[in-house]
Amino acid sequence: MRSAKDFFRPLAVGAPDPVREVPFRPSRMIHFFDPGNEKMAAKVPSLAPKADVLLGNLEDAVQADRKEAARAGLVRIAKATDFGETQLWTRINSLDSPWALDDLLTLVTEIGHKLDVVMVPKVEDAADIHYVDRLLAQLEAKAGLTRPVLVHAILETATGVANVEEIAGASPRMQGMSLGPADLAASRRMKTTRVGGGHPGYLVRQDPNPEGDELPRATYQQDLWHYTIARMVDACAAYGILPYYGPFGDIRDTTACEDQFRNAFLLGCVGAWSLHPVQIDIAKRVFSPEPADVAWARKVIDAMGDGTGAVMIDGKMQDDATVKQCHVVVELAEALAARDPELAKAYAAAEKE
Ligand SMILES: CC(C)(COP(=O)(O)OP(=O)(O)OC[C@H]1O[C@@H](n2cnc3c(N)ncnc32)[C@H](O)[C@@H]1OP(=O)(O)O)[C@@H](O)C(=O)NCCC(=O)NCCSC(=O)C[C@H](O)C(=O)O
Ligand SMILES: [Mg+2]
Repeated sequence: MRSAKDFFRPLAVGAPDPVREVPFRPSRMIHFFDPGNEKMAAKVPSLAPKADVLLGNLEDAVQADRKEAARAGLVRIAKATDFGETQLWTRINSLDSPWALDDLLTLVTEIGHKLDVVMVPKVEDAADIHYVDRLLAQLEAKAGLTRPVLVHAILETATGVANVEEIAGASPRMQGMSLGPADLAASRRMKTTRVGGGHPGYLVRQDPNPEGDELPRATYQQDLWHYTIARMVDACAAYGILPYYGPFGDIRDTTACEDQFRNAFLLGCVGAWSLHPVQIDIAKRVFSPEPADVAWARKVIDAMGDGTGAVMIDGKMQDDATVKQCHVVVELAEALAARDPELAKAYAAAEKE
């Protein structure tokens, strides 16, 4: 482990200085596409203005005999596309696969200047991040890059969850972390075959009626992912990096997808993955604070003056802590509105109501 003094020193001669803070750029949805799939690749230019992040996926969902084609496709697409304000990420193959090394060698040297973040799957501990960190520094130096490529870890093994804090703090390159519910379920031997979302079997049931009659007992479905998302959010907040919910596999169930995304948003996540174009707008809606909530937060901040003491607004107590909650909402809204004119208009209109 590097000492505190060395933490921000480049790991290779000629590599760019690491960032001291994760730059905030909208990333409400990380939209996955297979760069070797011609139909999906053809959609990239039209998706770029709609998505906050486009991610060329090289790992799971890309067949083993299509890995090289996907990697070459991503190089081609990155060179040919003007992404504007939209970020370009990639998910490389897992570090124990035969492809991960060539993924990094090719992508950083060929398109490193266009690549914002490398998502690393199945991260187990800080050592996995240290390996990628040093290799990226060497490749950045070789490619003459002037800004570092950041790293995003997927939390999708039981060991990874056990080591979540050390992963979050492993490198100044760490941009954030996503929950990978499918691999995590398999790793934990959970008995669900779904990709994220709830399960009707995971519930609590109302007590039996003391009268002993046969009245039906209400059941309440519980959230399988609450514990892990909350742990991930805490680790990310503690180390100043960004937490994300991962995939929701039931593409047609847009309602449940929205629910899953909203639970993640309310718990502190800044975005989620979209696997199909239909999920882009869901994520954009959910991960942008509601205009009414932003107007309320502004009202509280205005009423609280220097931010200390306690006041009543519309029957609700406000104090030093609630004003901080309101700043979280307003700061996110302002950062998103700066890049999203429609959202800026909606926030301005709510202010006038
Ligand atoms: C899920 C899909 C296989 C569905 O594809 P398809 O059956 O083709 O859907 P549609 O017919 O509705 O598609 C309509 C058109 O849109 C294009 N399309 C579909 N998806 C995308 C996309 N993601 N990006 C761009 N374009 C897309 C189709 O080609 C159709 O085009 P056209 O015929 O010209 O109109 C498919 O959506 C898909 O493969 N999605 C990505 C899946 C993926 O990336 N999976 C990996 C991430 S999840 C994961 O890895 C688990 C995680 O790690 C964990 O452990 O939890
Ligand atoms: Mg996975």
